Amino acid sequence: MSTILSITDLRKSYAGGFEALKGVNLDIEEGEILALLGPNGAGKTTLISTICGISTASSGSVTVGGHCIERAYRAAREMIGLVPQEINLEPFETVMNSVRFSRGLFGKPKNDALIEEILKKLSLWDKRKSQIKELSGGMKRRVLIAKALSHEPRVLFLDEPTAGVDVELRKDMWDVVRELRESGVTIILTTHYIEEAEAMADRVAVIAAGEILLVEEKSDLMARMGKKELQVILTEPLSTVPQALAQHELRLGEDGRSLIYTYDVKAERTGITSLLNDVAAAGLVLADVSTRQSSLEDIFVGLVSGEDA
Ligand SMILES: Nc1ncnc2c1ncn2[C@@H]1O[C@H](COP(=O)(O)OP(=O)(O)OP(=O)(O)O)[C@@H](O)[C@H]1O
Repeated sequence: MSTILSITDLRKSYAGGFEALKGVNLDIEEGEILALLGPNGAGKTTLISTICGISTASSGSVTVGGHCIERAYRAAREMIGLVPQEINLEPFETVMNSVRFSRGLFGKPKNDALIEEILKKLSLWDKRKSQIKELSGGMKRRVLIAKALSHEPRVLFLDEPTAGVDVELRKDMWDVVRELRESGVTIILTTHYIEEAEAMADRVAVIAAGEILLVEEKSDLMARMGKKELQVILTEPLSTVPQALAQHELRLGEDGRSLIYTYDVKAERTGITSLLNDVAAAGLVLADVSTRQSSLEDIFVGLVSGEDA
């Protein structure tokens, strides 16, 4: 794979001196889906706006397809499609005309065959003559994507593509995004929904307080940091973990009614059998047991708060 977008030591301070980006380095590979995760105010929108040239960097550089966003703005910007968070469509315009208009803004020649292809891909072809105000929220979001694709960008930014969208529509949107990637578009999406990153991303980048904390293949991240927890629920509460179980490194649940054992699923011996034997030998009576896989969300919360998942 080759790098399509390269961000080097990017810094952005707003008027008043607030440093929203503190030296971001990130390379995006052609054809990947990268999810940019971060808490509110982490700098996600600032990063996207700076990459797209909407906001000017204080220092550092961004190149798209080898074009520098400052020195070769037009060439770099032409390679980018941006789907904003806010729905900013002209209510009385038709779907077809909205998308045609976006293409025109980039000075590209009229190409209705291409627009037809885009609208069909986004299941909007039947609605091409409808006015925007007649569309549902989910359709409007797809129109935003169609507009962003109209000038044939190689990289598509989706800023919170499914914010406020119901579960079913969110899943439709995930399918749309995956299909776009299949057609060769590189995708960078920001999201608050961890399951969205889990469902779609090839790589995950975590940003907090203007710094990238980690960029990693999603599967490696889950394998490296994902753990499993066994919860042993007791009939009687305990005030401390009994000495007889000290070797198992257990935590006591909040109400004292459960013992929590964390283990590596991939380990040859998980230690579960000997733990359960020792629990019985210690005279504790089990009410129930359950297991839980740590998710990308646990990993994310752990990273952002500076703890292990
Ligand atoms: N125009 C501005 N002037 C001053 N500070 C700003 C401006 N825009 C953003 N900020 C600050 O920069 C920081 C990063 O904001 P940004 O909008 O990039 O975060 P975000 O990760 O996109 O957050 P959210 O998830 O809430 O959309 C925040 O502390 C914000 O208050």
